[in-house]
Amino acid sequence: MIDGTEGLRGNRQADEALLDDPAALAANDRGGMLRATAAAGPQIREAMQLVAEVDLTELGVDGRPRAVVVAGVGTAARTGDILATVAGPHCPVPVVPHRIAGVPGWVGAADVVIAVSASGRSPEALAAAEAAARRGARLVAVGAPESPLQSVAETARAPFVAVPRRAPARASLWGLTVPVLLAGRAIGLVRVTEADLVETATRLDTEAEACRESADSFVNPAKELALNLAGSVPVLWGSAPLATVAAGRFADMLSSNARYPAVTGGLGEVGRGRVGLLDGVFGGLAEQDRDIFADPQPVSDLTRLHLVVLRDGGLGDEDDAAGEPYAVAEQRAETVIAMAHRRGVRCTVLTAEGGCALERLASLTAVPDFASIYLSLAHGLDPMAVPAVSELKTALRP
Ligand SMILES: O=P(O)(O)OC[C@H]1O[C@@H](O)[C@@H](O)[C@@H](O)[C@@H]1O
Repeated sequence: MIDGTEGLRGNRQADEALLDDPAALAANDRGGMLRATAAAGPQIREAMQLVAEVDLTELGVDGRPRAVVVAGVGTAARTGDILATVAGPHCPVPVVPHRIAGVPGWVGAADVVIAVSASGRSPEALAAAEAAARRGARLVAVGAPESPLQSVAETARAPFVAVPRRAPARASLWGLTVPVLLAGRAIGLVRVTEADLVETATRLDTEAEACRESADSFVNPAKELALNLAGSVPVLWGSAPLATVAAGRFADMLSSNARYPAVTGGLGEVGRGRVGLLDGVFGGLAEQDRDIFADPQPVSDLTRLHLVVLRDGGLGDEDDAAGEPYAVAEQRAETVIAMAHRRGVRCTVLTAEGGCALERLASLTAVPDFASIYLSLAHGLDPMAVPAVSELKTALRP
């Protein structure tokens, strides 16, 4: 008898019928994760307004900082990865995502700390904001209104962007990301325009429409991806830095929403080791008996990999002075996809679209976000409630 079985509901096998049955979708998605995820575009527009009400200019008044620390955990921390990646290899100062309580030992008056917490309550973000204030670092905080994080920011006389909490943190990525990026802009790290944000919001609206629950599996890219991943071990590899951030985000969503394991990474690094998975017991060895031209579906019930390559070919305006050229990354992606095909390992390719880094990121996160929810729902799980997270929090409560 396993104790703590609250989360052990749902079906071992994914059931496609559950995805095209409105009553089943409503019954399993009790908390409304699909609805919350479809609000990504509106979150961006709302966050733009919220930031406009806060004076961030003081972040830049003392000139360029020595470093920027983005402190928080989970989705809040992912905003630091996004800032670092959108700032790109030409960024004049280090952007350091920090996922544990407090701030790194070297942080002092020359640095900026951006403390992020959707609830405004995570001990990690709170400890970071307090430490930043103590050490005289420039601080900005992002999180729920009327929260402990707001109190810490106010006590420190630091700007606070109050992002209303309407969904779990992981469904609030865009509402948290916009203030972090605009804080980065105030410091002179990123060139994000209002038009970039508006276009990103429009992209997210369009993707949400395509992934809506009333669109059946054969026309819905997220339901299709969910069903492709069902029963497999997802392997999520990004071709370039922005795509690798999207791969990490996808892994977060698969584990919390669908409770699936995932292997994730950037192809540059993966190519030196993890690419070996393609040859292993869950890779080519599991596919040996499959005629890859005749059998779109697995012929046996062996657990197998499903490779998802997230590709970003860049905007074509980068010079080669910093970072890896996109042409090299693209060639590596082509080669790995061909290697997967030769081994019979099933592979899905998602390709970034859009005219700015942020929109390209959105184009790589939107369908995967929905797919993770549909995968959960196909197994009869509630994507919103993650009992293991609650159980752990309860067990560790002082
Ligand atoms: O953003 P806050 O509220 O600090 O939460 C940080 C993280 O907490 C965890 O327990 C989960 O709920 C994550 O989804 C979340 O991103």
